[in-house]
Amino acid sequence: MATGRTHRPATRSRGIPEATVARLPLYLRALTALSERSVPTVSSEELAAAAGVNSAKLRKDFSYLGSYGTRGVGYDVEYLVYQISRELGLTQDWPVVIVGIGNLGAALANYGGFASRGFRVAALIDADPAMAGKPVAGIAVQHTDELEQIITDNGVSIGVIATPAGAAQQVCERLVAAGVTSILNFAPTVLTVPDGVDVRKVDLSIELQILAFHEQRKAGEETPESGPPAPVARTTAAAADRKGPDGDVPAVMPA
Ligand SMILES: NC(=O)c1ccc[n+]([C@@H]2O[C@H](COP(=O)([O-])OP(=O)(O)OC[C@H]3O[C@@H](n4cnc5c(N)ncnc54)[C@H](O)[C@@H]3O)[C@@H](O)[C@H]2O)c1
Repeated sequence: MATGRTHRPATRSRGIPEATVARLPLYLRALTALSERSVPTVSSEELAAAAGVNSAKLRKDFSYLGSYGTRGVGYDVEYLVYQISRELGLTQDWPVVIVGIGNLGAALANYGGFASRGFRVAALIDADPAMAGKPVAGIAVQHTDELEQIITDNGVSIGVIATPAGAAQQVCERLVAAGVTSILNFAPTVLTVPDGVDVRKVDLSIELQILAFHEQRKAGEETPESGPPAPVARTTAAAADRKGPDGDVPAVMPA
């Protein structure tokens, strides 16, 4: 058993580094916005700014896709949308289940952004018998007794866990035993999964704690009597974080 991490090499077998894979959704989001405005081409500088990424890094990332753009013209927006979608596996439909339909699970079920990106919510599952049959986001909640059957019937490979922390490991084990190989975990706990299972963890409180750290630093810089400013923090960690996607602290992180 592996302990709560995604066991992926820094470079994928097809030669695309994990850091590049992590930036592809940022490019795709920026490109989709351009596509919706019927913009035909975009320069690396414009796209890098829209995605919040350094343009040299963007060009390097796109070279892994075999996409080099045309000098003086830039990148073809529609073709890049297709290329990145294909690379991320978004040209196919991904049924997902959400387990734990409380405040967070219900909010996720109601989020329209999943479906528009090819992630169809196939089922909502909860352990509370009183929830069974109740519609949330137009889908009737099903009881956890049916979890294995639901996974099999819908060919689900991606599961979202939004249960209390104490239930998450057991839910994870049932999902994996039923055939789920990717898990998005919102519960504040580290999951133990077998090799071959990817876990991504989302923890907004950790993001807030990092922001609190930078706020504290900024407050220290503004009041000279509280001691000398910390130039290292201003030029490295804090700056990297303000850059967002180029920084090292993604909103969704490996478990
Ligand atoms: N990652 C984040 O940023 C973030 C933000 C908010 C909440 N959370 C976490 O998300 C989880 C859910 O939070 P919430 O506010 O929605 O809680 P909640 O109490 O409103 O909902 C939890 C739901 O899980 C169900 N549940 C309990 N055990 C289960 C099991 N074994 N199988 C299936 N369902 C089960 C409960 O019946 C309930 O409906 C918590 O672990 C919370 O800490 C994370």
